[in-house]
Amino acid sequence: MSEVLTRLGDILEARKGASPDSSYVASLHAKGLNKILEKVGEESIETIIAAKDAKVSGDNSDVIYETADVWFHTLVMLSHLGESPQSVIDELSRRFDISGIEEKASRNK
Ligand SMILES: N=c1c2ncn([C@@H]3O[C@H](COP(=O)(O)OP(=O)(O)OP(=O)(O)O)[C@@H](O)[C@H]3O)c2ncn1[C@@H]1O[C@H](COP(=O)(O)O)[C@@H](O)[C@H]1O
Repeated sequence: MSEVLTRLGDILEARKGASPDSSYVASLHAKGLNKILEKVGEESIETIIAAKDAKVSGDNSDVIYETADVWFHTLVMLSHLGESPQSVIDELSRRFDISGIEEKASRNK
């Protein structure tokens, strides 16, 4: 999985220098952070709706498609801010063996 994210991160980085006319990612970078965040929000809402629909229909194909759109646009956001997917992979790795309940309790002490 992380190989795909790493490859995608490299593509997103390379697209910073591409023409907005030929690259969707370059067009997002050119429009700026607010447009990228708008897409993250839009795709997140579409994912929530697809999950609700999937619960009723039993068909997960749309929610998988929409989740990929959210992941993709959050990676564009991170790239715009100078971060790579590896930063998120490292953070998730760091959390292995840390119970979410214990972590939350330690924050409230
Ligand atoms: N994974 C993706 C990917 N996922 C989704 N999308 C695009 O994200 C957009 C979001 O869908 P919408 O229906 O919301 O798009 P829209 O209605 O045109 O958007 P708005 O005009 O409303 O902003 C679509 O244009 C999708 O094609 C992606 N575009 C690119 N990639 C990857 O990024 C690489 C670089 O892409 P380019 O920069 O276009 O070369 C590609 O090779 C892929 O690996």
